[in-house]
Amino acid sequence: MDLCDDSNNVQVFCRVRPLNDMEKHLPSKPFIDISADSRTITAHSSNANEPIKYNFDYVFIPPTPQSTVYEKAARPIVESVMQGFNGTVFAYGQTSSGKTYTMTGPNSEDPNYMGIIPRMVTTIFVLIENADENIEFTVKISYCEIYCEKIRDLMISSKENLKIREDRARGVYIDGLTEVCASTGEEIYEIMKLGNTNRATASTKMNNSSSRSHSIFSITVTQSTMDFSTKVGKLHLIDLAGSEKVGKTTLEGIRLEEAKKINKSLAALGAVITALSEGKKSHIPYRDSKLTRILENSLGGNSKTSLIVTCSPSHYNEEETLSTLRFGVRAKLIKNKPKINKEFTVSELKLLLADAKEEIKQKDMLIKLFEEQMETGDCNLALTADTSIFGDEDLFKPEYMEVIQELELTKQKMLEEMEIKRDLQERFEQIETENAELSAEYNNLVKYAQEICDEKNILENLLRDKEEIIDKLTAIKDSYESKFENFQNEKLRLEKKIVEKDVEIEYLKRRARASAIDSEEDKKLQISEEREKNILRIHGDSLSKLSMIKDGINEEIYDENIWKNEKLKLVNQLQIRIKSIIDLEIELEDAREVIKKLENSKGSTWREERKQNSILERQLEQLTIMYHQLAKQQSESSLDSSIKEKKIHRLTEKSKKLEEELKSLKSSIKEYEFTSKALKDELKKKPQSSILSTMGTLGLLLPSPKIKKSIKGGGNSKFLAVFADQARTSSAAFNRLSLNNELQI
Ligand SMILES: Nc1ncnc2c1ncn2[C@@H]1O[C@H](COP(=O)(O)OP(=O)(O)OP(=O)(O)O)[C@@H](O)[C@H]1O
Repeated sequence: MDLCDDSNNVQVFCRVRPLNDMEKHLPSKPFIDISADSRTITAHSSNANEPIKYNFDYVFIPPTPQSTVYEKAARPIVESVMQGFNGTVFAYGQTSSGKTYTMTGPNSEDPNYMGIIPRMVTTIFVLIENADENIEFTVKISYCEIYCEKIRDLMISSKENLKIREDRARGVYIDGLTEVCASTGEEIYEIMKLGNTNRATASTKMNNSSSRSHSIFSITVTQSTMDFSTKVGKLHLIDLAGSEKVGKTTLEGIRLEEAKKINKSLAALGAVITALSEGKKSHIPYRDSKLTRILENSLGGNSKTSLIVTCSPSHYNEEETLSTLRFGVRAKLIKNKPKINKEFTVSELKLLLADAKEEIKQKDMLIKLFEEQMETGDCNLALTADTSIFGDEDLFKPEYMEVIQELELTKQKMLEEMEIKRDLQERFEQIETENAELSAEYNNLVKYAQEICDEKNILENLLRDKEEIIDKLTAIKDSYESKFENFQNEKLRLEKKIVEKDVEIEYLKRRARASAIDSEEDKKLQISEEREKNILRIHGDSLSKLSMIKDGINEEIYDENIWKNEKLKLVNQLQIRIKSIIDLEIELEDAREVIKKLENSKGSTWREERKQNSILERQLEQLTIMYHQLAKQQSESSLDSSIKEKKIHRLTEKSKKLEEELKSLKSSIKEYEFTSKALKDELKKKPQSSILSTMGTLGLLLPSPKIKKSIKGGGNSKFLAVFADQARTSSAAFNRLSLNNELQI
């Protein structure tokens, strides 16, 4: 077997269709060239600076007949199927690029125009006819389409939305899909016709008869021999929906959704092909769409596969054609692993079993050897060791080549696994170290957590105690606050009281002062009145009573002295009381100080406050009592004093008036004596008339305008009345003036 043989790769062919009527009328010419050997397409893209080359297994250009395409692209596949291989032929390209033309043909009954599928059917039955007559063939047909990600049975169109399943015996299959046996080509053509009429088609702007679904026509050929060996070849013939861009078709609504889903399955197909072409083995996204799921074996699996990419040569479809060519080139890189699906006879199975046992034995030995080498770490001898178990001749046998190849792969794998194991060992050791560290850390943490728990419990207890204390303190604080509030109220009350007392004291002081003034005035008034009365009395009496008056005055003066003494005493008493008031004020001031201090010492304990408060209250009470007593005394003494002062005042006034009157009388007497003397002298010198005139001149005989009332009595009395009246008037005027002056002062 040639290991470099690319016959297992997907065979990719390109078929370029002729220009259609529309494209022929475009001014531009085809943008692709085909190489002479028909293997390379050179695209002169308007978007690329240089021509791009795309290599294929073969490129068909118009007017390549249908038969040529079939012979090159499909016949080898159908022949493989007849040998028991799986085979797939599928066409990929944009809408109207010629997929259906290639796969089915414009006329499936015309030998010139029939496409690949009818030709394959024909070939199958020709080969069956030509086969050994001991071989029994069974041909089964199924026909379905994938439309908008739903599988529909094209033979029984009511079967919709079929599910894809997979098992070891059948591989990937469509569950419930109708399979019919056909014994002639005609029967198959009839089935195809029926399927085609059921096939969903939809109009697009680009092609009214364009198919919007992927159709899958499957033929299963089973060969059974007389010795009960069987070979099963499955052939999938797939006509994909158009791969054009959605935008270009200007589809709307349901058609747009349809196009998107078609694009989705084609995108999934592209992704699978890309993954396979890049040699990825791990994850091939077969399950991303129904199409790729069904094509799982055909792409990268147990199948011989031909892909025919169809394209237009027109510049108008340049973008789609380039995309199709790229798709084909990628698919060409996919390697398949086709093998004959054979069921062996009993004797063949026995032989195979013996071979298998031997192979297992050898592989067991090899595995043991590898295991030993893995343990010692020496793997370089593995290949030589394993190949040494075969004889030289054996080495060239194809089946042993496969074994050697497998062994090589196994060795490679084991080396890789050893490497992984070493890494894992290192990692394991590292993890163990980390684990030990973490364990120690964990133990520390557990210990620490325990300590924290203990601490937490202690703290919780403390917290509980503190909470109790706080509760108690809060209660005490509340009571203090209420007491303090009471104290404040009490303090305010006392302050108010003090203020009231201040006012009262001030008032009393003012009253005392005023009463002192009043008593002076009253005394003056009284004295004045008394003096007036005395003057009147004196004036009312005769001069003979003057001596008595003098005596009275003397007595009064004596009384005045007594009253003066009394007054002094009262003043002293008043001063003492004022001093008491001042002392009281000082005490009040002290009390204020105490209050101030109390205010300042708010921070001191409540008991001290209470004590001070009670002391203060007691002091205040005493002060208040004292104050009341003093106030009472004061008021009493003030009353007494005012009465006495009034008396003194009156007496003083009286005495003053009497003094003045006495002075006035003395001066009047002097004047009278002088006038009388002058008159006596005049009388002695002048006659009576002139005496009267002189008296008139002197104002002694004519009534004065100031005289308001007459005075009864004799001439002397008249003269004296005038004189007394003048004196009284001047005295009253003096008194008024002196009172006014005092008030002004
Ligand atoms: N190689 C060819 N030679 C002559 N005519 C062709 C060729 N290929 C395609 N045509 C014509 O082009 C038109 C479109 O071809 P076809 O229906 O096969 O396209 P399609 O790719 O299957 O389109 P869809 O994706 O819509 O199914 C048809 O009229 C067909 O006869």
